[in-house]
Amino acid sequence: MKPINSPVVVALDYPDARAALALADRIDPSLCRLKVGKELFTREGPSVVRALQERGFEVFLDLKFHDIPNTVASAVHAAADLGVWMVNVHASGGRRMMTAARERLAQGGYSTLLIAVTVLTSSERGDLAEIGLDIEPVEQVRRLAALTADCGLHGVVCSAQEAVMLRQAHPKPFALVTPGIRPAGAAGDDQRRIMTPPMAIEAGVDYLVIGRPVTQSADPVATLKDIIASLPS
Ligand SMILES: O=c1ccn([C@@H]2O[C@H](COP(=O)(O)O)[C@@H](O)[C@H]2O)c(=O)[nH]1
Repeated sequence: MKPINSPVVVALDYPDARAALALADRIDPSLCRLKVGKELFTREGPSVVRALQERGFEVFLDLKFHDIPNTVASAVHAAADLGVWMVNVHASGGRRMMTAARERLAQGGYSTLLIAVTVLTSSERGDLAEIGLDIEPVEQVRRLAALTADCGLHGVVCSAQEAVMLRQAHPKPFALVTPGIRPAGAAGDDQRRIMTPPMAIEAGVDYLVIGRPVTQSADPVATLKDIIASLPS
């Protein structure tokens, strides 16, 4: 497998393996990592992850586990057995849940990175208020990132808008993984807390998760290469 220095993670939010692998087959694995999320995994299961790994890609399994501690620990264990590069849970599942997941990976000696989602990048203040959180997203991100770090996980999913604040509180190698990335002028879609790729890197983000701007582009490979070329070195 070639070393991957790229911070880009392409979200393969496709309806089936055929479409996902068609894009994967046009990309050199040194250009990016690939993310398998709920839609593709629910349709295709572990076989699509293995097919991507066989092509040389490191895979982020983005299933955002959120359940009782034993269930989440077992699910994370299953993901690690698949050999994925990264897996995630919801930080709002709490300390005991995150600690159980982290301990299960440590017991097995896995190198899979375990990160936690703070506040979804599609959420804004009004969304939090409706679920009983009378707080700005940035403050909830701050709280949940602190809890995640205290539980010994490898990093968080947040928006790039919170990266400067989080990087001050949590030095590397605590990973900042940011969806909600949009090239200048691109549609925001359902995302609310967004930032352009170069600005996100300048803010201290480690991994840029990019889906529709690439996958729905008329030329996904050219768009991916343009995004990578736009990044500061
Ligand atoms: O807070 C989060 C957590 C995960 N995601 C996932 O990232 C991609 C983003 O796709 P785009 O098409 O670039 O919006 C998608 O798979 C989400 O499930 C997120 O957006 N926000």
